[in-house]
Amino acid sequence: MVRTAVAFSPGHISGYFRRIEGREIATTGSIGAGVVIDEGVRSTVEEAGETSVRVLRDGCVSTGSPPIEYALDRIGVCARVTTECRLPIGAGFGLSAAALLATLTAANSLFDLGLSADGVAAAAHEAEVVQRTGLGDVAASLGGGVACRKGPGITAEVARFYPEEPIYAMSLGPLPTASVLGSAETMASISAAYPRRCPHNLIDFYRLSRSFAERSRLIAPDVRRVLEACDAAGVPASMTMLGNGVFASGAAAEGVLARFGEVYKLAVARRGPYLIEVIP
Ligand SMILES: Nc1ncnc2c1ncn2[C@@H]1O[C@H](COP(=O)(O)OP(=O)(O)O)[C@@H](O)[C@H]1O
Ligand SMILES: CC(C)(COP(=O)(O)O)[C@@H](O)C(=O)O
Repeated sequence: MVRTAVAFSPGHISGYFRRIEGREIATTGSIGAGVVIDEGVRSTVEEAGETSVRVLRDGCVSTGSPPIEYALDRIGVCARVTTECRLPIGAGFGLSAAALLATLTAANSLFDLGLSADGVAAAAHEAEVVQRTGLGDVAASLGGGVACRKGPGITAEVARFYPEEPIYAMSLGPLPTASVLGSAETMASISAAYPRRCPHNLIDFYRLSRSFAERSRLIAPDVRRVLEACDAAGVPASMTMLGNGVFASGAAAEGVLARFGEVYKLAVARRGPYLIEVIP
């Protein structure tokens, strides 16, 4: 019987962000605010002679994950990894960070690496920044709630509050994070659009996120049609960063979003990544 460890990490919908360039990777990342969600990634890690990754979603299987392969190599282990998620990948749900945190949490236990929670997070954050799959999702997803990151990296202050309301989200298709992070022009627009403060409550979070989305010029025409339908119904909503999708709250949110595609009903997460089991 091959030794196995299983762990889970929540995902994260970023509402607004600004890249912060540090002198090293640990102080490079983003400031901004987003909501940590109860849907994320479950990762099963088994001892193996060489690293392989299977990604399961919605009955489909794909292979390979550059951020996970990078991270496992950096901590010096080989493993057979299987990740599972229900939300669409590349759609702004922070699944790359969740996959990294879940996989590294499981690997740390399976291989008795003795990494602290911060050590696991630092390895995940490094992979995100180096692979251009994210900037602040790892820091946000270390805890739950609506998370406002006041500095880059995994040790900066994060202010959190925990709304009870569900978050409804839908995706009209992926927006490859690396394509945005790699564009100097787009990142300049994003920096100029940054709202410079933390949200006071959930409605304020939607207001700041929507203002950012409009000023960053990231809203595609089909996403705008969904946002305008939310506006007409008085539903607070904004664009999932970075994905061609919309997130919203309120009694009418699910019905309005359902007119445009599949709706995911999400709860605000109360905690970050955790180990589920180790099978000796
Ligand atoms: N569930 C997952 N399991 C394994 N790798 C993943 C997963 N989700 C994302 N990744 C890896 O991260 C890369 C970038 O994902 P990204 O566009 O950042 O997705 P998201 O917006 O959901 O974070 C993907 O191409 C894939 O290699
Ligand atoms: C918005 C983003 C830069 C990317 O988020 P995702 O596409 O979900 O990986 C995030 O990491 C952030 O810093 O807020």
